[in-house]
Amino acid sequence: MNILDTIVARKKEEVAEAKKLKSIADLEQSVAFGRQTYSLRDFLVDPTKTGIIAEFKRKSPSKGIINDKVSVEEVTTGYAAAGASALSVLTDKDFFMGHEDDLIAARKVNQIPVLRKDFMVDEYQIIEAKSIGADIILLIAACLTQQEIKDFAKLAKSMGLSTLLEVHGQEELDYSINEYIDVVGVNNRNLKDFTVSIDTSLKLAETIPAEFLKISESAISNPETIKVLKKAGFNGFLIGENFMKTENPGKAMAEFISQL
Ligand SMILES: O=P(O)(O)OC[C@@H](O)[C@@H](O)c1c[nH]c2ccccc12
Repeated sequence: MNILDTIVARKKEEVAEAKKLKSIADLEQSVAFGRQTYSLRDFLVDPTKTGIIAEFKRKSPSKGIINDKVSVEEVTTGYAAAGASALSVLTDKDFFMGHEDDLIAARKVNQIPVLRKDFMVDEYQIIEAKSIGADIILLIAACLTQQEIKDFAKLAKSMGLSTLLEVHGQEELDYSINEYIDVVGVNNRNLKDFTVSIDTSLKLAETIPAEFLKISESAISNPETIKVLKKAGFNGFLIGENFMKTENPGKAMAEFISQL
């Protein structure tokens, strides 16, 4: 079993446990009185912002502990001040040391879109995402069927959430794209073996239909890479470790931006 299969298997157990503690009906109740959401597309094309989706990530299966000393409030407000178009907050506990409470905390102190970064395998998690204050959900093609991607994206759109579809190659892109997707993200990291290459983004750039905004995800550590990706047509850049590995991720992002 590769790591992605392991994570997904655990995720399904987690969702089953969560449903016992709080029913879908109870969750829907809290969503019914929900707030307005921020649109990822709007913030990605806002010329006063950087296109960077800056991530709060303490730990990952590929790198181990990255930073468990900083607070989510301090880091995310630092990112927003540095010009982030959106924030990404890991809510997976077992593999990324995240928590729903991290997203709730980030939501409270920021006025830009927040992505619930997790492995969505059940509609329950999408309703939960809305209820904890997320604006964007991630749909990872590698762990979903074509039908699930469409159903989950449609549900998300019906609740005012933005949808980010993550693909790693042409085949995934071809079967997973649908009219409920707002933004396509190309992950430069292969979630099955952790190898990384920016070429993954560059190769797919032209084949992503023009009506979708596109972002490049993972392994971006050099401002020069952003210039290359922008030339290839990318509107956004998801960056985690390069900022999180420093003592002050917000400051690291500001310095990075100054070199663009
Ligand atoms: O820390 P990096 O290499 O900058 O990568 C950020 C982000 O792209 C990565 O965390 C990520 C991309 N897709 C995911 C899916 C699940 C968990 C994490 C991810």
